[in-house]
Amino acid sequence: MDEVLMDEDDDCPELVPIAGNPLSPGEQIPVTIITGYLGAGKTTLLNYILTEQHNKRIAVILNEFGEGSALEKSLAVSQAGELYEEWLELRNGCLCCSVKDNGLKAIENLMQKKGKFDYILLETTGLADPGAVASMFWVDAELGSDIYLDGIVTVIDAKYAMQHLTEEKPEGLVNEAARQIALADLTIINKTDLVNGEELNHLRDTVRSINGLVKILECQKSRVDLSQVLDLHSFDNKDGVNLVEKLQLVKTTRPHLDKSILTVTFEVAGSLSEDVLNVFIQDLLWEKAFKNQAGLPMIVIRLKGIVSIAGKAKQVMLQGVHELYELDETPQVWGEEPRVNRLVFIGRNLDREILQEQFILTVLKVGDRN
Ligand SMILES: Nc1nc2c(ncn2[C@@H]2O[C@H](COP(=O)(O)OP(=O)(O)OP(=O)(O)O)[C@@H](O)[C@H]2O)c(=O)[nH]1
Repeated sequence: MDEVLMDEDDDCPELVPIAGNPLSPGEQIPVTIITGYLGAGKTTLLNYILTEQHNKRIAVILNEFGEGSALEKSLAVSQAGELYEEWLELRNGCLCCSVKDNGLKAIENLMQKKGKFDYILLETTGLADPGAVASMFWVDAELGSDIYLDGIVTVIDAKYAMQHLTEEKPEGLVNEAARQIALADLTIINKTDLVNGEELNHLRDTVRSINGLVKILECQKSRVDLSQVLDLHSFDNKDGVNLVEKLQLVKTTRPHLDKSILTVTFEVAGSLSEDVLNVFIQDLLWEKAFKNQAGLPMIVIRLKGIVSIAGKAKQVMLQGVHELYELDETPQVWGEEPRVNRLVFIGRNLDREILQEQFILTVLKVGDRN
C-alpha cells in the first residue's frame, strides 16, 4: 500500500464510485469545511462570519484533536459572536473513518435539538487532512443525507505560510499546509498587513503553483466578502455549468517548491465510454498505476473535469478527492462545438505528458477490447 494511504487513509473502505445525487442541493444544507494551518485565522474568520449580517442560521462545528482545545475555541468564538450557546465537540480527533459516523450523528443530534440550520461551517484542526472530512460529507450526501459539501476553504497565514510550505517532511509524507491548499476550492490569504508586496506576490504564485484551480482572496483579520466564501457549490453540478470556462483557464503549473504538489491539465477531443473512463480513474486513484519519469507513483489529491460520455447529450462533471470520485451529469448540453474532455489533476509526482499519454492509451486499449 502506498505510504500516504498507510499514514492517513488506512482502513478507509470507500473505494467505490458513487452514484448520482438523490436530493437536489436546494433541499440539503450546505457544509463548508474551513481549514488552514495553526494560527492562520480560522477562528477569526468564523467570528467574522457569525457576526456579519447574512440572514443565515449557521451551525459551527469544531473538529479538534485532543481534549479541551475545542471547548476553549468554542468559548472564544461564542464570546465574540454570542449567537450560539450550544457547541459541539467531536472528541475522537481522528478525521478519517472513525469520526465519520460520530461526525454526522453529532450534526443530526444538533439539528434535532435546534431545528434545521441553513448552513454548517466545520472548522478542522490546523493539522487535519480536510480531504478525509470532505469525503465523509460527500459520501453521506450521496447516501441521502440532509447535508451536502459546498466547498473547502483554506485560510493561509501570509507571514508564515512559506515557512510551513517549505518544511521538510519525512520521506513519503505530504506537507499538510500544501495539502490544505491542494484541496481548497477557495484560499484566503490572511494577515496581509504582516508582509510586503513582494512577499505577497511570491506566496500568491506559490499557492497558484500548487493549485491551479483555486480562487484566491487576500485580506486582514479574515474580513472577506461572504458571498465569495459561502454557497460555492464546488462539488455539485451547479458548478458544472461554469466549470467548462473555469477549466479552460487552468494551466499546468511548475512546482515552486521541491517535491511539491502541482497542477496538471490537458484536453483530449472526442467522447468516451463511461467504463473506459472508470478504468483510467481507478488505475490512477486506486492502483496508483501511473509513474512519473523518476519512477514515482502519481498521487492525485484533487481531480476535476468535464468529460463527454458517448451517447449522453449533457456534459458530465468529474470530481475526485483522494481515492473518492464521482461522475455527475450537469444540466449543460453539448452544443455544436466539438466535444472535448478537459481534466485537471492536483497532486504529487504528476507529469502532464505521461498522464495524458496514459489517458489516451487507456481509452484506446479498452476501446479495442470492447
Ligand atoms: N496581524 C494580524 N493578525 C491577525 C490577523 N488575523 C488574525 N490575526 C491574529 O492571529 C492569531 C491567530 O488567529 P486565529 O483566528 O485564532 O487562528 P486559527 O487559525 O483559528 O488558529 P488555531 O485554531 O490555533 O489553528 C490571533 O491572535 C488573531 O488575532 C491579521 O490579518 N493580521
